[in-house]
Amino acid sequence: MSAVIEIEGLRKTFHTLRQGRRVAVDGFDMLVEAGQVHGFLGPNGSGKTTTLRALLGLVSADGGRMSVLGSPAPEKLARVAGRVGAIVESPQFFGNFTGHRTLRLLALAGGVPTGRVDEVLEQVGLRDRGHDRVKGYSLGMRQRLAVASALLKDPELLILDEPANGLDPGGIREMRDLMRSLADAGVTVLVSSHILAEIQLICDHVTIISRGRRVAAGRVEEVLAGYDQHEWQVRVAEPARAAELLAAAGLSVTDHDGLLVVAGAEEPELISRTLGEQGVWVRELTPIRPDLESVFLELTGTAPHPTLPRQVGEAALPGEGPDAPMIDLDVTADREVSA
Ligand SMILES: Nc1ncnc2c1ncn2[C@@H]1O[C@H](COP(=O)(O)OP(=O)(O)OP(=O)(O)O)[C@@H](O)[C@H]1O
Repeated sequence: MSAVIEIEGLRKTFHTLRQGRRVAVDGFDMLVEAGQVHGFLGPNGSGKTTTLRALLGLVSADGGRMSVLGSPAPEKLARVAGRVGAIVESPQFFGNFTGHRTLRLLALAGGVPTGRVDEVLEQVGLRDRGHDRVKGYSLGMRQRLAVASALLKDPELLILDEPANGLDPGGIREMRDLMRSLADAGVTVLVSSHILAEIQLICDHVTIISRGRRVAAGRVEEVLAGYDQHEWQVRVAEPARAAELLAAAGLSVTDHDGLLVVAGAEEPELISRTLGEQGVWVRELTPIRPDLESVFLELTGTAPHPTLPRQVGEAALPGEGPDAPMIDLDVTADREVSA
């Protein structure tokens, strides 16, 4: 498979007036190959957005090597820009424009045939609402409109920073279905998130970042398998006796009010045979598989938690309106003084 995004040894330190020097990305590596739906996971402040911004030339890196679709990034990104769609800084939409008009203007500005507008509206599931004003859109619809804008040029690679952030479960499901359908259509997707269950559902590959460094990468199942403790949930009529028998067989057992958690058995037969031979019959024997959430917690030392919604903005005239940009640069207090 060919590399679509390659990052090696990326470094970025911010210097702010208030907080001084802050290392955001510290020798970070990432490889995204063609056809992957690749999750970019990390706790708040771990460096995800900075990495994506550096890749796209929105902030200058201090060191490292990056390429997108084989072109050195960000220096030669222009060569492949027509093949890449990215939503890293949230587009601000005019509420009085319809979704269709918004996309039409973006298509005209980007030299994209306007016939594409109906196609992308269809692709993101907004066809029936395309002629409604954006101010009547739900947050999820605005997120989808943002994705539609990134799809106008029919990109091979789509980069989305926290697309599900702030969405309700219905909106998250819609976003998930959308990403799946894009992947089915052959688009390589890189999606940053800390909604781990979502990443586990949509992504086939994952890179986990903590404190600016990569702490795990690979196929989701492989990353999870590395953390499989071979644990089983066992229900029996005589838990105390069963616990003794299993411990005598060299397994580690904890009793949770009569429900046993047994670790160390690679195969379930070891448990059922150990107990069955002594006349203790197993009523339930279920594997406990690690999920991305527990692996994330172990790797990053940080429990995942929902953050404040970072949203596609409310309609506003340039320079006014309530919306914070999707990326909070904290420019009022902590202006970056050197890159
Ligand atoms: N423009 C900036 N000026 C100063 N510090 C910054 C700037 N941008 C990011 N940082 C700092 O760099 C670190 C990494 O931030 P970054 O936004 O990349 O993390 P993140 O993983 O995207 O977090 P989140 O999930 O909260 O968006 C944080 O400590 C952040 O405060």
